[in-house]
Amino acid sequence: MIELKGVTKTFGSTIALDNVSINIPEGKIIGILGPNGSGKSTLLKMLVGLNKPNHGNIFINGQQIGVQTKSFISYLPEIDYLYPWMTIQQAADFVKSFYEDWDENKYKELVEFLELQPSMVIKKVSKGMRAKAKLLLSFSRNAKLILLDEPLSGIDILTRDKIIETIIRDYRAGDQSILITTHEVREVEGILDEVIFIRRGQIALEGNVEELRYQRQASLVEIMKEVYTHETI
Ligand SMILES: Nc1ncnc2c1ncn2[C@@H]1O[C@H](COP(=O)(O)OP(=O)(O)OP(=O)(O)O)[C@@H](O)[C@H]1O
Repeated sequence: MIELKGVTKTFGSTIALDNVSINIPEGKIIGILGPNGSGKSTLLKMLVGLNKPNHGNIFINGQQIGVQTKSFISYLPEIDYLYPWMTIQQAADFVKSFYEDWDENKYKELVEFLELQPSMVIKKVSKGMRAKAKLLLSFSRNAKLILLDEPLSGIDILTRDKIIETIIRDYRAGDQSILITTHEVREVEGILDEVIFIRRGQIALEGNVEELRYQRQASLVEIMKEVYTHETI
């Protein structure tokens, strides 16, 4: 589904992604893991056209990044992007107006499931609630590809569990793909089909989680420690 061919992205003298070539299969939940600054967010941003490669090409379903690919991607950025003065309902109405695949029933169900209220004003709710509101907007669409950049970052354990439950709640395996960047490897280990470890802008290891665990007789956390032996995670 996603194909990167010799992709390099630099910011001045910093090489964020270094000649990356990879095929990311369709219909799976894929973890993009790695220490701070390894290039995870840069990779996701390139898939929605926020960052452009200096070299190389990216294809999604055989198409270059553009209006067509953006129509079936739901992207949850790491930053707090919601307008603080809006209510959750106003934020939802705003997002809804951009996308044909908005699913009002799903939105209503998720509001309940996430214990949110449409009348809540974004600036008045806690960080965890804002994280849940971002997730609500991303998952109220029937998008074919969902990109989640650090959805668990800085969130307490109970809210993290709720976010993970939401990710897998309506997930249509085989038909939908979810890419998730995170440092919370323990928490996501159970839901990942595939994993891509990034180290200093390069792919350090990738594969099917079950197979990697079986081959190495180790958990994903242990495999990660092995991959990044001399680095701070
Ligand atoms: N807009 C930018 N301008 C300058 N440098 C940038 C920019 N975006 C990313 N970088 C640099 O590119 C490298 C990769 O950054 P990126 O945000 O992709 O890492 P990451 O793996 O997502 O890190 P984290 O886990 O901390 O979010 C880092 O060295 C970062 O400082």
